[in-house]
Amino acid sequence: MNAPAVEITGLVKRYGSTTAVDGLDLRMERGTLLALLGPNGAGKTTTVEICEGFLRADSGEVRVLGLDPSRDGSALRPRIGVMPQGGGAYPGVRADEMLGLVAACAANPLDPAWLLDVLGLSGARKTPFKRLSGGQQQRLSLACALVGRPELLFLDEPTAGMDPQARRLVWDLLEALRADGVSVLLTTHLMEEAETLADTVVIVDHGKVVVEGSPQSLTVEAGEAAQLRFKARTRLDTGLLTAALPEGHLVHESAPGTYLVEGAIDPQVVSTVTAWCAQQGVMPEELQVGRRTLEEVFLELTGRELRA
Ligand SMILES: Nc1ncnc2c1ncn2[C@@H]1O[C@H](COP(=O)(O)OP(=O)(O)OP(=O)(O)O)[C@@H](O)[C@H]1O
Repeated sequence: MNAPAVEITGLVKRYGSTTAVDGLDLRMERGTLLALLGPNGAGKTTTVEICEGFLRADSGEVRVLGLDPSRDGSALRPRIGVMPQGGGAYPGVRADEMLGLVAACAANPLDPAWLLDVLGLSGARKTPFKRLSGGQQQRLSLACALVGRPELLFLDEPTAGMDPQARRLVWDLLEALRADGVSVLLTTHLMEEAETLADTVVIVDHGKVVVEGSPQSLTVEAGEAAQLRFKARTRLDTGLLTAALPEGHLVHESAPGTYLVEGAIDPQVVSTVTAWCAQQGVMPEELQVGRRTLEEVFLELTGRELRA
């Protein structure tokens, strides 16, 4: 039987007096996409770098494709692809040279010219790394992680700094890779990225797993205590709306321009909310019942915002 893509038990990593990872457990099955989500400094990069074999754990067990990254690095490296945070390349190297160099180290690489094309970099293939835009550097870095046909990809904030079009292109590529059976572990600050791509979301805070599950299971409200949310202009008089609703309902502005109505949500409550908005000349946009965002899940569990 195949070992899991990644299995971590009781991982601890300290930098001096800072405990970056504090007893983290995680299991990721093969052929799945797992998103590590958490605020700045939560320990995501440290965890990923230990899995990649770049850092050593202080304690705990880490197995990647059944191997110990600190001991079995030479067996593991050809089987994984790594995209570090912020890329990383010689400033003067041209895009096609860079990818060609990485491809030359792989036993059975993908065609670098094809990969540059897929990632929308054909026009920039002769451009030195330092003159590529941030988003292009990120895409080149992703191409380098992919060119060796890895079984498992580690991507540290793969779409940070990309415009929405490039981000969509990368998401499509990651979905295609997953459909091909490649396992992907990525870190992200973007809720939408995690919700769109991930089979499993693992929310990390202070070096520990706070909660994990599918985006669906984490964001769907349990039981009847559902929630209605909508967006509108900021600073609506939530006291007035609360007063218009049956007793036991509470309305608050959870973030500027985002409103939550808590309490049992039935068709009458939805109708009262929209009628009240109509009276105020307010358009309730993105009105949803029964789903929280990952941001709200985090807030509920830790009392803090996910985005620092
Ligand atoms: N080389 C280092 N030396 C000292 N402290 C470090 C080092 N690398 C990370 N840390 C600290 O360890 C903690 C975890 O950092 P890490 O980079 O793993 O978090 P992260 O979740 O990836 O954050 P971000 O989202 O900002 O990348 C932070 O408090 C950070 O300041």
